Amino acid sequence: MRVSELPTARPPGAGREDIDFAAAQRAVADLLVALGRDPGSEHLADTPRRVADAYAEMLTPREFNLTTFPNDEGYDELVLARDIPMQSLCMHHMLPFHGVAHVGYLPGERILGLSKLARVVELFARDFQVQERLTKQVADWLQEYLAPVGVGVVIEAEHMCMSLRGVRATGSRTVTSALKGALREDGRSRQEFFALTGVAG
Ligand SMILES: Nc1nc2c(ncn2[C@@H]2O[C@H](COP(=O)(O)OP(=O)(O)OP(=O)(O)O)[C@@H](O)[C@H]2O)c(=O)[nH]1
Ligand SMILES: [Zn+2]
Repeated sequence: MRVSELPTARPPGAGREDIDFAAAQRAVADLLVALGRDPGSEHLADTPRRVADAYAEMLTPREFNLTTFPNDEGYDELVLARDIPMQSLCMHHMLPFHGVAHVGYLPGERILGLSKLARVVELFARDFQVQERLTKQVADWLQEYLAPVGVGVVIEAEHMCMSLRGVRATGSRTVTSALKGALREDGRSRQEFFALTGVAG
C-alpha cells in the first residue's frame, strides 16, 4: 500500500502540491530587502529560488510503500530502530531542529518492514513541527496502521532556535516520548523500552 493512498494523520494542506513557488520566491526576495540586503548582488540574485526550493524539499516527505509481513513465528518482544536521523523545521521560528528518533513496537499479527520505521519519522518530520506533536503523530500513525501490541517513540533533538539565537543554549537537547498500548501500560515493557533507547524511564 502506497502511503499517499492512506488517510494519514498528516494535517491537510501539507505537501509539495500546496507550495506556490513563485509566491515563495517573491516573499524571500521581499524579506531580503526588508532585512536591508541588496537583492541585486550576484550572490543573492538566485537566493529566492534556492530558499523556495530548499523549503519545498524540507517540507516534502518521500513516498513509500507501507510493507508489512505476517508475524508467522509469533515474535512478541520489542522491535526497536534506534538513532534514526531526524530533521524537521520548528513551527515557531521556521528554523531546523534535528537529532535522532528511537521507534519501537511490540508486534501483533503483522511485523513492519524495518526501514518503514525511519520512513514514518520522515513522513511527519518534513513539516513545520512542534517536537511533542511530531513524537505523538509517529506513535499514533503506527498504532493505527500496524495495530501492534504497543508502540514507543522517543525523539532527542537540538533546536536551532534555542542554539543560534534567543537563549543560545547550544548543545541542549530536548527529549520527548510517546507510548501506546502495552508499552504505556505494562511497567516492565515500558522500562525495557526506555532502557534500550538509553533514556531513563
Ligand atoms: N514546546 C515546544 N516549544 C518549542 C518548540 N520549538 C520551539 N519552541 C519554543 O517556542 C517558544 C516560542 O516562544 P516566544 O516567546 O513566542 O518566542 P521567542 O521570543 O522567540 O522566544 P525565545 O526563544 O525564548 O527567545 C520558545 O520558547 C521556543 O523555544 C517545540 O518543538 N516544542
Ligand atoms: Zn523555534
